[in-house]
Amino acid sequence: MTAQPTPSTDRAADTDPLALEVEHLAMHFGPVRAVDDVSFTLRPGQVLALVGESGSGKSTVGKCLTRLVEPTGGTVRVAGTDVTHLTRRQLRPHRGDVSIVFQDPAGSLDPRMLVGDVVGEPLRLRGEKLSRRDRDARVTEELGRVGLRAEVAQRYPHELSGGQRQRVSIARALISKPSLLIADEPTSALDVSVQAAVLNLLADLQHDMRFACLFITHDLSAVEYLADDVAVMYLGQLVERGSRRRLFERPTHPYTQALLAAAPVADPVVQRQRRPVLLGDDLPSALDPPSGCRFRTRCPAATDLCTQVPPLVDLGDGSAACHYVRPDGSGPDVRDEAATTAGDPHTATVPGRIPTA
Ligand SMILES: Nc1ncnc2c1ncn2[C@@H]1O[C@H](COP(=O)(O)OP(=O)(O)OP(=O)(O)O)[C@@H](O)[C@H]1O
Repeated sequence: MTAQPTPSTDRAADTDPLALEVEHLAMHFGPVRAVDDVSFTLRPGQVLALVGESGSGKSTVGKCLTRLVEPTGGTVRVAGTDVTHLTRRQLRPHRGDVSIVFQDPAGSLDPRMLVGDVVGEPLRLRGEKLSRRDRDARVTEELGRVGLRAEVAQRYPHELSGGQRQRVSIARALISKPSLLIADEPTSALDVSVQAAVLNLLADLQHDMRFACLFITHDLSAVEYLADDVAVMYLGQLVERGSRRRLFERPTHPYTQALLAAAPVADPVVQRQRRPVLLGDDLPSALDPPSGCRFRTRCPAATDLCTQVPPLVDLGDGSAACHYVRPDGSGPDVRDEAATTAGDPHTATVPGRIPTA
């Protein structure tokens, strides 16, 4: 792969440390290999969507980055600092550099604490010495930023609506001015009627505050709206990464093709033109993932070569882990496979095809 010329506007950013560098991250819960050798980076201010089926390990990646769970392997660097092995005490000055917003605000906010204390707590935890008055001013400012009135500080989380509670979680996550926000399905527990407002809010805040964001989601329409880049996870591993535009227009990895083709789209005309690709059986167990390419047991284009670990092919704007993808992004198109029935010409020409059952 030849080096691409760097656009002049990117030069300053290139000298900054990356917002996040994840190398060979692993999280094994005993025999369950929830995350297995995951590597990716995020530039300052970049939004990366992490997508994949339920159980693929997305939330576990998010939790490892915030040290909510201790990874069993690999390295995590935040703004150039290796935070993987810091003790709780050593982590303290870095607390607040990375914040997380969870799916369910009802479960993630302490019901016994007033909203003002919930939002202000990260300042205390990172050891900021603030007078009560200064802290209250910061809390009021943060509540205003997420569209809540100052009086909300005197209420308890259960007195608020779901959308308001998620705004409180966002205010709490952002009060420490993090360089990286992990947003783990931030709207999927909310009423459909408020999901768009919360997504709009996140997009506006990201635009104003320029934090990098790992946006974990099932909602591909939200990805199209918010993300710069998309990373696709399958059974504990990343299978493809690329710019949002390229990935939606030309998904390269067979799994990405299948995932995108299976997702409903809002536009009924586009939806009718879609060729459904059935992913078929459920995700194999993370207890005993297939050898080689983990997608091979469900991949219509798999051959016996796929029992070997696939190379990571550099696509210029990202990469894909597949034996049959070439650097220009060409390779199998499983959407064509699904469009035809038995006797499919493509599968018929693939030698040594592994049964997908
Ligand atoms: N604490 C734990 N102990 C044992 N296994 C776990 C634990 N947490 C997660 N897992 C397993 O790890 C795998 C990945 O789970 P994870 O929640 O990260 O997936 P996900 O892609 O975020 O799914 P979802 O979209 O449903 O949240 C699953 O097989 C899950 O059962």
